[in-house]
Amino acid sequence: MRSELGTLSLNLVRGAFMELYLTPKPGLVDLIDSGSHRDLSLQRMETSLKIVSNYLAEVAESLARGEELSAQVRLGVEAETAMLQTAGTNCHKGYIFLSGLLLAARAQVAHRDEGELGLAVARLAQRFFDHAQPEATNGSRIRHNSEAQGVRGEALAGLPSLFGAALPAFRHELAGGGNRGTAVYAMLGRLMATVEDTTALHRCGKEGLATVREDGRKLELLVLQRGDFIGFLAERNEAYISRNLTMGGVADLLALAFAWLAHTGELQLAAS
Ligand SMILES: CC(C)(COP(=O)(O)OP(=O)(O)OC[C@H]1O[C@@H](n2cnc3c(N)ncnc32)[C@H](O[C@H]2O[C@H](COP(=O)(O)OP(=O)(O)OP(=O)(O)O)[C@@H](O)[C@H]2O)[C@@H]1O)C(O)C(=O)NCCC(=O)NCCS
Ligand SMILES: Nc1ncnc2[nH]cnc12
Repeated sequence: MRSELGTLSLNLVRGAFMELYLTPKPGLVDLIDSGSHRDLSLQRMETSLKIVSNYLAEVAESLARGEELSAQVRLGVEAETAMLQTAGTNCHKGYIFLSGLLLAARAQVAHRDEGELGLAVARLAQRFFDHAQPEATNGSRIRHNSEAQGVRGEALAGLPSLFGAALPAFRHELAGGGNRGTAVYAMLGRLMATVEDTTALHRCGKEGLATVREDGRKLELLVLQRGDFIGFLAERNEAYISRNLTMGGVADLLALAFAWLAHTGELQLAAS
């Protein structure tokens, strides 16, 4: 029988595919177009996900052997390099980090308790950043020039966008009579409305992030009112492309949410 960590690593891959194929998503690569990413395509992202898949399987094995965090970090750095060399892109850079962290956190807690997991993520992130060498990344430039913390803040706070925003939005929509279709878009809306996305900031500054957040709130309202939220997202995709706006952080956190919901069984339809 597959171990809990092995199963979670497979669900983390599944979550990233579900995010990729969710259509439409403003500014992001989906089944219709590559949004504001001229250097990306669906095929490239699928190639990149093969690397992510190998990486997560290796992280699960490393954790099962009881290796230290430094071993998993090394695997993350190697996966980033392989992604650049093989797929010619950094499209899953954030996800390599976040998914590895969640897997490592799961190895530290006895049960699937989300509060405990968030605390374990925060502890591991603290250890990681205590030893990380400063890098000249888009995220570090934003952190230097503003108060936004991006993926670093998200990890250090124990993934509040996952446990405190996306998952409650999904569950609230289902509990209120919605279905998995509407619940997924309620989750996307919540993430757009709340994530401090350094990709949006890097591409279009504060106005860009404000647009993503406002659109997230509108999406949430449309889902609630059963309006044409698919039409709205398709229209916003055109607007984002015209501004070169995107939301890579939202994409990574959505993938993580899909992965966790697949892992808990909440994406499965009840047997009749
Ligand atoms: C700690 C690292 C992840 C480095 O982080 P840092 O912030 O310093 O570096 P960035 O290069 O900016 O990458 C961070 C990526 O995180 C995503 N992200 C952004 N905001 C958030 C957020 N609030 N919450 C969560 N995640 C967030 C985002 O990734 C997505 O967008 C990508 C495209 O972004 P960008 O590179 O800026 O792309 P372009 O606009 O196309 O750029 P240009 O071509 O114009 O330059 C896409 O990849 C999405 O995934 C940010 O990009 C770290 O890299 C690290 O130390 N990793 C190694 C160790 C490791 O992973 N170990 C395993 C853990 S156990
Ligand atoms: N669908 C997507 N489009 C662009 N960048 C991404 N990073 C993660 N998922 C993405």
